[in-house]
Amino acid sequence: MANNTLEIQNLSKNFKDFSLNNLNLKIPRGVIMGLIGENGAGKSTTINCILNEIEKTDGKILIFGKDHIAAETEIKDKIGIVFDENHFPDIFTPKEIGKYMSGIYSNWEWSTYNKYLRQFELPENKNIKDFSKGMKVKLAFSVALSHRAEFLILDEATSGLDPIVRDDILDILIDFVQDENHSVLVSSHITSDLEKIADYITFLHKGKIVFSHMKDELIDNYGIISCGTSIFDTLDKSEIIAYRKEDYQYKVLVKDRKSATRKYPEAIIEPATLEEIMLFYVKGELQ
Ligand SMILES: Nc1ncnc2c1ncn2[C@@H]1O[C@H](COP(=O)(O)OP(=O)(O)OP(=O)(O)O)[C@@H](O)[C@H]1O
Repeated sequence: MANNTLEIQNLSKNFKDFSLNNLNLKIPRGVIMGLIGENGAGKSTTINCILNEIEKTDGKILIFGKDHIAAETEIKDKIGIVFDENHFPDIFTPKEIGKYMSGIYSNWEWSTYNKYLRQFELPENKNIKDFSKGMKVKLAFSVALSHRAEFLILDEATSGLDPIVRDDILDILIDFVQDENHSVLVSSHITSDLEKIADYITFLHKGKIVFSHMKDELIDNYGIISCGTSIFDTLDKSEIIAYRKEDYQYKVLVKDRKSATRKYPEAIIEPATLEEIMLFYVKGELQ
């Protein structure tokens, strides 16, 4: 059995005005990987390449240790997918979707599916065309979780859900990876959700990976220095990742908060959230 659920080597995808550039990424078994990045950074393109929904230009993608195209049918049987827009045919009911999926997935479990329909309060005999956006997403989660998938791929899947259902989904994901053979790749703009559940964070920016780190390392080590010009001028520039100049002060993102605290005792240094880290990389002045 392969150690990594997903392994991406030198992935490139060229569109006319955008390129995914030489991506390398590994998702070990038992891990939740959060994928963050601004609109248009390439998150969906990466996921669509993984799922072979679009043809990659170059590189290699292995899922469960197998080539994602050569073993596509076998691989997809073990993947649960939820996108922000889920296109179940409108004329069907959840019950009919279940019948359809039971013919698609070799390990379809009616009992699990019905359990999720009840948990998410989805009426099994109502037409999907009369579902709200959130109900459609909940239906997609019910399907994704009901065929003994080993790998969940969620592309901006929770953004249309209310905070209570989102919290339920986060619990379900944490529970899912209690089985050490299971993994999750989840792209989201709700970075606070990823702070709660992700083991690793990969940050995509303009089609390139800026970093792929353990989340705890990011949260424990990164810091933001708030200081005036006099302290800013004394900072070791090689330690600065990016900075932003505000009205009366500088905000400076550094990788090693503890070292900065020792070196600049007179500066205010606080931990950085994922959202702040992203903002600094995208909008700050880079060193
Ligand atoms: N089929 C396509 N043809 C041409 N360009 C495309 C195609 N699909 C995506 N792109 C471009 O690729 C870039 C990355 O888009 P992508 O959807 O991967 O970003 P994203 O990180 O998922 O963004 P968002 O957070 O807004 O969903 C964008 O510039 C987009 O216009």
